[in-house]
Amino acid sequence: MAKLINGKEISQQIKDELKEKVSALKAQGKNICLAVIQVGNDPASSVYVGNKKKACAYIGIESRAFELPEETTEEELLSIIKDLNEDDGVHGILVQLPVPKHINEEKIINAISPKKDVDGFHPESVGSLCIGRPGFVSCTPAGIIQLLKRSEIDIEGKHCVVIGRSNIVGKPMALLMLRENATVTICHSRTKNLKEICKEADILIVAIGKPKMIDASYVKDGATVIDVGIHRDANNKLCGDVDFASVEPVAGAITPVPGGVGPMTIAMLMNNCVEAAEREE
Ligand SMILES: Nc1nc(=O)c2c([nH]1)NC[C@@H]1CN(c3ccc(C(=O)N[C@@H](CCC(=O)O)C(=O)O)cc3)C=[N+]21
Ligand SMILES: [Mg+2]
Repeated sequence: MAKLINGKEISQQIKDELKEKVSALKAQGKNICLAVIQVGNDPASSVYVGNKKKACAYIGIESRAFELPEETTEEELLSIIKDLNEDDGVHGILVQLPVPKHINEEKIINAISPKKDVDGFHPESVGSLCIGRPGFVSCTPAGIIQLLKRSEIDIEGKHCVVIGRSNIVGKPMALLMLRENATVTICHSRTKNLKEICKEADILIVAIGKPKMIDASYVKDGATVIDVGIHRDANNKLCGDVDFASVEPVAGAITPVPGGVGPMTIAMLMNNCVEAAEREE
């Protein structure tokens, strides 16, 4: 029986800590503002964006919402970002991904000022993480570090296997685990012997994007398993990349979906907004 790593509870803790910080900042006359931009109305994006706005309201951060039509041009979006970069009243800028196909995602990410890059997606933010300088860290990997630390799971010296090498999750995750002195292996779609490598992990972080792909046969007895995936199964129920029912009996600790990594992503976004405002001086 694995210990359940409760992301909902831990994210609530973090939001309560931030709420106190924000009221202290307010008492000094400082109001924090996050600009949230959604282009089009993909239903999953609307859920996530809605959760972000709710978290802002709870903590006391102002959210300035931009709900732009699907047909918005790249130039229009870039022009809004430019205005927000120059607006001293705005501390963080978030463009919900994915953007429609006619808009170049990379151009959008590059346009956001690194000072306001609360997603941590800008090349300067990623570079800073890589060389150990201060900068914003991508929210999902940062949230996973908090999950581990606040669940008192040791990282130092452990073998951490990350499955997935995306710029927003896999790569920054590996860098963060390295910073915490883990021994890190990154696996991906071309990895040979995936199962054998996963079986050696003390901490297995799964971000492959395939529903319930990782079952008990990939997991060492007592390992910690972190599930980054989020999908809907045949019964329209949320599930992750990990087959929870299969893995839970062998793992030492495991995150559920929902209520695991997802809420932590939002808590860390809030954390980055507060940091952006604090760093301003
Ligand atoms: N610029 C940008 N920044 C992001 O951080 C970003 C993004 N684009 N695009 C999409 C991904 C995905 N993401 C999630 C946020 C919250 C939950 C979340 O709250 N999950 C809940 C369940 C939500 C539900 O009911 O569907 C949970 O796991 O318990 C999930 C996924 C942020 N992302
Ligand atoms: Mg994020």
